[in-house]
Amino acid sequence: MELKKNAFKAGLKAGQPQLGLWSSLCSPIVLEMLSNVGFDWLLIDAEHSPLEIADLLPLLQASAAGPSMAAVRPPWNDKVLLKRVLDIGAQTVLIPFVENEDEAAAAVSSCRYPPHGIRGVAGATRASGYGRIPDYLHRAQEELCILVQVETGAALSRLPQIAATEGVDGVFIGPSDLSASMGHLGNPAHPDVQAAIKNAAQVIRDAGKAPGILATSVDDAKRYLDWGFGFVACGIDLRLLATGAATLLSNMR
Ligand SMILES: O=C(O)C(=O)C[C@H](O)[C@@H](O)CO
Repeated sequence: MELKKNAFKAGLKAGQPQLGLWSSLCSPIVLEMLSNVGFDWLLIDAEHSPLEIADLLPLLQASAAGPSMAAVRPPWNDKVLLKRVLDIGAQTVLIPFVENEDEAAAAVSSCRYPPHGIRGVAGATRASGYGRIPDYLHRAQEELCILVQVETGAALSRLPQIAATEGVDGVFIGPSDLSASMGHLGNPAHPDVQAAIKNAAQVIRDAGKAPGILATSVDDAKRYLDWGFGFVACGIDLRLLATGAATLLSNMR
């Protein structure tokens, strides 16, 4: 059995914009459906959802039904959580609340086996094809994509160092938390926040890494792509369902 190629990571490296969808619905049926819609990547959010580690198994299986690549956001930058998320088969991880280069380096280390990191070794995980990928331990990191999330003003001030951290493939800007940290809770559209986001994309690109972000409208997603963001989640499944249902009902009344 061969180590699975991470087409999302390859696309980022080739400079091809990766269009994604954020999934908060915690549903294998939804992810199975979405995986064939055609997005390059699907983000399974275990930070702001009730997902536990065991819940990720059917979600990752469902995501593999189509060509989209799955990414998992664990609840925290924690070596135990990351080990378990990787062992269950995530090849792309979006690691929240990385505040400086030490935390970025710790995140990378959590994802790599010794001597390059501290990831615990297990012989037969889902990630290693239950032990049937013979070179998994030595080659896993080639196909892992490590994305760190910058979401405060303090983290922005360390952005060049975070982005330059060896092993970090991309830096994701969290517009909601960043706007909160900048004194504009609930208003990522505030001009100061948007200016900070635009500048962040350039800083991340200057470090040779891919900038990423979450948008909740087509206009926002297109603007972020114009600003040079390399991976953009263009919407959230829960929100698409909620707004679609509300629109349907209002059209009927
Ligand atoms: O700060 C942000 O923005 C994010 O990290 C995304 C949020 O967690 C949320 O909008 C996902 O539903």
